Amino acid sequence: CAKMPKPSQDNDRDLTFCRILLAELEDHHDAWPFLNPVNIKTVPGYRKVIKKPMDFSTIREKLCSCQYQNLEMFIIDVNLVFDNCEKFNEDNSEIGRAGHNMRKFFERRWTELLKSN
Ligand SMILES: Oc1ccc2c(c1)N[C@H](O)CC2
Repeated sequence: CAKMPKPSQDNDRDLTFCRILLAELEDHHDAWPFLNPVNIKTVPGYRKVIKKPMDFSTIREKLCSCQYQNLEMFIIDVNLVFDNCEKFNEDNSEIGRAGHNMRKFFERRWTELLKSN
């Protein structure tokens, strides 16, 4: 049959999960490197190396302006934050370790949230 639009309760659930997850990411002790966009004018190499910059404040703006179709699109942007971090930072550095910690936290939390449903 014709592809039916997702029932609104699924969209509501996804939106609630994005709000919960983003709030927890923003409040995390190791969130500081990821809260705001990297200043590509002052960080040598960043503009050339990182093709798609992303940060939690940009994700917050996108979430608040209905730019995420679903939970999957939100997770893609969060993972982009951590992938950019791995690309630009040594694993054995303050920011590198923060990125690995945050990714582990995020993976565990969205898995827990989805299991709860
Ligand atoms: O030493 C530095 C100085 C600036 C930054 C980083 C490391 N890593 C961030 O990913 C991007 C900004």
